[in-house]
Parts: sequence; C-alpha cells; structure tokens
Amino acid sequence: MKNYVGLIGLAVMGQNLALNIARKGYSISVYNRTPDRTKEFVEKRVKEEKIYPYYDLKSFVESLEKPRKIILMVKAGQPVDDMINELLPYLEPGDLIIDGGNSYFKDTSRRIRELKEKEILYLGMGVSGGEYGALHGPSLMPGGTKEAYKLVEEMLLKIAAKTEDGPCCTYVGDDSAGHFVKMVHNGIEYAIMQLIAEVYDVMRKVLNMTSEEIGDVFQTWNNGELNSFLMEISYKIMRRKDEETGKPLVEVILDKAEQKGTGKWTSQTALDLGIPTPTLNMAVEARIISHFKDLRVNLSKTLPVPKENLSLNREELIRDLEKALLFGVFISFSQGLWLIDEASKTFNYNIDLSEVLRIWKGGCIIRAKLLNFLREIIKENPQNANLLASEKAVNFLKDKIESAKRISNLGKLTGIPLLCLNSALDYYFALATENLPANLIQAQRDFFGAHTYERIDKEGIFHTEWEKLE
Ligand SMILES: NC(=O)C1=CN([C@@H]2O[C@H](COP(=O)(O)OP(=O)(O)OC[C@H]3O[C@@H](n4cnc5c(N)ncnc54)[C@H](OP(=O)(O)O)[C@@H]3O)[C@@H](O)[C@H]2O)C=CC1
Ligand SMILES: O=C(CO)[C@H](O)[C@H](O)COP(=O)(O)O
Repeated sequence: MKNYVGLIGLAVMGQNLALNIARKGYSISVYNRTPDRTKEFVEKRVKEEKIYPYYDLKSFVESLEKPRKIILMVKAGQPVDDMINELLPYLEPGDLIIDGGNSYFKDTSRRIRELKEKEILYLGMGVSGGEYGALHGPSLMPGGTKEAYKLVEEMLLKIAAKTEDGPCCTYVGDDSAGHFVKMVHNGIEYAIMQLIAEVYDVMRKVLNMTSEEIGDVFQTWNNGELNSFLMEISYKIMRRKDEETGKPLVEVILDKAEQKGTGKWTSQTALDLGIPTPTLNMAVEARIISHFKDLRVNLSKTLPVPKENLSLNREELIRDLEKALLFGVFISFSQGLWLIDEASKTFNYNIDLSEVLRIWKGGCIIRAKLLNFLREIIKENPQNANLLASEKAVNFLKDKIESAKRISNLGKLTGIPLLCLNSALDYYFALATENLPANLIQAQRDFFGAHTYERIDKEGIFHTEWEKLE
C-alpha cells in the first residue's frame, strides 16, 4: 500500500501539518534532512496516526502513490531549491511539489517555470496559523496551475480551518499568487503587531498601567470590534509571569524585534509596483530601529526629547487608543489589499480579493472580526480595491480619525514613537488631499535636471530655463 501524500521538513510547521493531515484520514510519509528529528517526532508525537517515517529520499518517494504529492515545509530560500534538486531524480512527469514555506514569490515563479520544463507540477502555498494552526486548521493560500491545485484540493479543504463561510482555503490564483498573498499577509501582520505594540507603549508610559492592567484592556477590546487573533494573544502575553523573576514575562523580554524577510519583501515589492504601503513599511522600520539597542541606550542619554506633563482622563484615553488602533488596522489592511490587487493585474494572478479575505477569517495570524466588514466593502465594489473609496469606509473611519489624531498628538507631546499610527494617519491625509506639494518637487526636478513638468491649466510637457547657463 502506498501513502497518499509526503511531507519533507519536520520542524514546528511540518510536524503539526503532518499530524493534521493524518488526523483527517490521509496516510502520509515523512522525511527530514536530519534523521534524529524524524525519529524524535515519530517517538514523541505520533500515536495512532498513519504517519510513516523515511530516512532516505528514494524510499520516501517510492512510498507514495502516483502522481506523487510532496509538501515541502523547509526553511525558505536555498533549502527549497536544494530539496527540489535532491527529489528530481526520483520524480516522474505529473508528480506535484507543494512548497508550504514562506518562499519569496519570485523564487516560486522561477521554480514553477523550471519544473514545468520537466513536467513536474508545482504549487506555492502560503500557510498561516503558526504551529497551532498547522495542527488544528491553518489558513491555506495555494497558487499555481488549476491542474496542480485540483490534485490536492480535497485534502487542503479538509485540513484547513473552518468558518461559517467555509474552509479557509481557496485556489488563490496562477503562478506565484499564493506566495504573494502570504507575503502581503505577513506585511499586514507586521503592521498590526506594531500598532498593538504602540498602544501598549502609550498605556505603560503615559498611563503608567501595569502589564496585567493592559492585559485586561486588551481582553475587553478583544470582545469588541478589535476581536482578532493578535489581540487575543496580546492579552494572554500581558498576563504571563516569568517563572524566574515572578515579573510579567513581557517586561523581561529584550526590545529587539527579529524578522525573517516577508515584511521587508512586501515593502520592497510595493515600492517596485508603485503602490503606497507606508504603514506596512513603518512596521519593518520599527523592527530595524529596535535592533539598534546599544545605540538607543546611548542616545537616550544625550538626545533631548521634550516631554510634557499632562493630566489625562484614563478612560477617555483608553477609548481613544481603541479607536486609533482600529483606524490603524483598517488602514493596514487597505494598503495590503491594494498591493495584492495591483500585483494581480501586473502578474496576471487573477486574484479574488473577497476570497482572500474569506480565507483569512480563520486559522491565520491576521484573522479578525474586521475582515467581515472589509469583505462587505470589496463585494460592494469589486472593481475598486482601494477600500478608502467606499462610503462604508468613510463612515467607519469618521469617528476614529479624531481619536487617532489625539493619540498621534499625545505621542508627540510625550516623546513616544508611533511610527505605524502616524504613518496611517498621514497616508489617510495624503490620499484625502487634493493639492499635494508635489508641484514643488516637480519644479525642483526641472530646475536641477531639466526633467520637465505638466501644468494644471493646459495639456503638454513643459520645461523652464530656471537660471541662465553660462
Ligand atoms: N514557524 C511559523 O510560525 C511559520 C513558518 N512558516 C514557514 O514554514 C516553513 C517551515 O517553518 P518552520 O517549521 O518554522 O521551520 P524553519 O523555517 O525553522 O526550517 C527548519 C526546517 O527546514 C529544514 N532545512 C533547513 N535547511 C535545509 C536544507 N538545506 N535542506 C533540507 N532541509 C532543510 C530543517 O531540517 P533540519 O532539521 O535538517 O535542520 C527543518 O526541517 C518556513 O518556510 C517558514 O518560513 C510559515 C508559517 C508560519
Ligand atoms: O509566517 C509566519 C506567520 O504568518 C511566520 O511566523 C513568520 O516567521 C513571521 O515572520 P517574522 O519571523 O519575520 O516575524
């Protein structure tokens, strides 16, 4: 008897995804580069499940029914190419490789191209939900050919998270569409995490709230419009005590945020495609700035930061923070969706944004109650991916903008950096501005480089001789 599917890479994600697949009734062969990890997995975590370990790639591939379906859950980058190259001698035309890691979408396009020549099918599949999601139901974002997707559709729908709107898996689109959407998902994830961190900073520094008190506020918010996975884990984090010191664990964690690349790729891609995503970009910048801990410690002793003593109403401020956070989260999603839509047109992905929002509703890290509302907006006007153009968005943001402004001003008065919130506000103001000062930019460009400009009062391209050249 051959096994239905194979999975390579038994770290956090691979182990849990393999268990999830097996628990849905599929027999699965597993392989990991380091054999000890495979042994440990099978000994410690596999019980009744039809999970079969292999210690060499040839017998792993031979254990699979044809056409073979092999999921890669290995480190993104070169390891994916290495594994594909090691697998190729054992594969036949019609076999399918599914890359479930956080691969860069351009790598995925290249791999699809290269493997097509060998008649090997390939899906680039974003997986979101961390280890819990992988085990109990992640959000799955597969992209590639329909033919490849059809081979595994039934299994993917079974292992994905479920919501009232169906399984959190859909055929996202052609080529690297799946990995593109997962990349932007992560860009939005970075922004929401940073926005939550910023309101946390205000609460602890301006209101002198304890971590436990902040946890209580976060929990209350999680019962309302801000209901989301990231809000939920944040209140749980606030309450966790460090076993060694008895202090809230969050208070003994060093303030240097790491990153593996997906947020940075989102910003780089947005710049390449010419779509503004300042809030997502600022979340990346915030992580980069956080990394300069020693420099910050030194500069904090020398750089003057004027701070005002303010008498504030705690309840009012907390209400403002909640609304400001909602404002920032909405803006972050709207920037990400616009980027996905532009990529869909540029790369012919054919992505249905409403479906993307649907499959983000469950299992994934950015799942949030707000997604229902965003879907309503997109469904109302599928041709316009810019959420801010909808009347619903105008009404939603109307009562949040003042709160966001007050929090932003408070940040200035107290010297608290609010990179994401401020950028969300400025993005909103910029898009709501008929006359930006870009006329001066054009004049400057024309002055020093004869780059020309357009005029507001007549058609054409113009150049001025700003100074006589001798
Ligand atoms: N952790 C998370 O929350 C999430 C992770 N992802 C993505 O899923 C993928 C797997 O993530 P995660 O489980 O965290 O594991 P890691 O990203 O830490 O990768 C570890 C796995 O990759 C294997 N590996 C590394 N280099 C090679 C190589 N050159 N050849 C073969 N195998 C190699 C390791 O094998 P060995 O044991 O031999 O070292 C191990 O199985 C990554 O792309 C990640 O970005 C996606 C969503 C969430
Ligand atoms: O994809 C994920 C969640 O959706 C992974 O957890 C990823 O590692 C998060 O990105 P980073 O490590 O850069 O914070």
